[in-house]
Amino acid sequence: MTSPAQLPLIVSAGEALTDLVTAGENRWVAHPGGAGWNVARACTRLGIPSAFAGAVGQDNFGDDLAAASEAAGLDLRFLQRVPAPTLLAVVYRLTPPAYRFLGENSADLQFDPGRLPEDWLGAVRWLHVGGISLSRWPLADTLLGVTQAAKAAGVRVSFDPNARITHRHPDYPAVFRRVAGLSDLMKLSDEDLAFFFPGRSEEDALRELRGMNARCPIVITRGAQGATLYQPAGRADLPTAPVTVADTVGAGDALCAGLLVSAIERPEALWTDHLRMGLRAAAAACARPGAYAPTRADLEAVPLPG
Ligand SMILES: OC[C@H]1O[C@](O)(CO)[C@@H](O)[C@@H]1O
Repeated sequence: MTSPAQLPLIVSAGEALTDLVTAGENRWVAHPGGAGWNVARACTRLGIPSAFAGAVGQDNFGDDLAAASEAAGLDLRFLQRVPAPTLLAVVYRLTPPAYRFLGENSADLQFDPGRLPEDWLGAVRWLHVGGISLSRWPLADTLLGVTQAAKAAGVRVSFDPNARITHRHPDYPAVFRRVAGLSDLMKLSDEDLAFFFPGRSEEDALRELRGMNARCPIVITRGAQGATLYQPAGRADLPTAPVTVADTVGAGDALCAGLLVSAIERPEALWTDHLRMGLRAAAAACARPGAYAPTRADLEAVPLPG
């Protein structure tokens, strides 16, 4: 039984999966991953008790993800095991990486919020949501319901669409709008902007996002070029931290974790300060292969951006 002091302050909902990362010479390396899972693990490793809410299979991939969750210190009551195959991703090490998902009738789709601990919202300060899960049915509707419930309970919502998909479900844009409307923090990559607002300028895309949510801080990430923070009061461009990149898998997830951890630890600080921590976390994640979840020590080894 988890003691109240250890109840998660951050719950990240979405996909946990195994990333099969190409390694050359006919080799593949399996890494635990999935946007939602990566964020939960990174938050925990950075010192904030967190949980991943989602489902994996009762197969070897699911066993590995459960073991990695336990090793990272995640609250395991939120990880569901169901009799369906664990979602897999083939990750092509390109710049940026390309993803193909093996997810027909996979376990993640069966996530059931009814099986979460009764008091799951007890201590939660932030719900992080997003990933390819919001483009997959019935999971997208399930996650929208979880987001609405969290919001109604006074929990803040962080949203990273992480749209690594090649086809669009007809209801995806509507879910995007509704989650965006509930958000207290949004992070989109420049690839997400191109996906959701094809052929539009960043200014136009921002105007549309502001139409969905007038006030929330919006972070746009630009890979090696750093990130921009948009707030109603103006914009701030921050550079990335210089590191030798192994691959960029999970960099955005680490950035979200850095933002959330900083927001919880220093509620009085500015979003630009939170973004600085996010950028350091992203740089530390890039220095290792796969979706690496950095520790405090990793962050301290990264030079301060900006
Ligand atoms: O979740 C979709 C994909 O995105 C990542 O989280 C990286 O951001 C991978 O680990 C996963 O395959």
